[in-house]
Amino acid sequence: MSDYTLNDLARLVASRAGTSPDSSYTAKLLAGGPAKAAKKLGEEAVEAAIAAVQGDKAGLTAEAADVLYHLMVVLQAGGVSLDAVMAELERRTAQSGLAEKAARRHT
Ligand SMILES: N=c1c2ncn([C@@H]3O[C@H](COP(=O)(O)OP(=O)(O)OP(=O)(O)O)[C@@H](O)[C@H]3O)c2ncn1[C@@H]1O[C@H](COP(=O)(O)O)[C@@H](O)[C@H]1O
Repeated sequence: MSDYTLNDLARLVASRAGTSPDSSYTAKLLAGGPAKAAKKLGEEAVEAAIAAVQGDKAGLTAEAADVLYHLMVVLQAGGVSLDAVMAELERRTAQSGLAEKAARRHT
């Protein structure tokens, strides 16, 4: 299992904010603004979906990496932290856990 995490990627993307677009692809994307970054994320998501439908595992791996990278760029451009996203997922998990417990009580 890889030791590289989404937190590592988010930190890398954040470190490029405000640096020269000439020396960093991430800085170039961020300098282009949220709409341009979001367009790129949408394109990569479609490419990942196509690879999944085609059963192309190598393609899906590469496109999923692109999706995660471009999602981190969009979060950075939109001023939303990865931590906020994870907290939202944690809240949903806690909520579904409570719902499961309630359902068990009623059976
Ligand atoms: N994931 C990427 C990544 N994907 C693509 N690219 C660059 O973008 C170029 C074009 O990529 P695409 O395949 O998306 O091609 P394209 O859609 O035709 O090009 P554009 O429309 O985006 O211009 C590549 O040749 C790379 O230079 C990337 N550059 C950087 N990253 C990540 O960002 C990190 C920091 O990179 P820098 O910001 O460049 O320091 C890297 O360590 C990687 O983790």
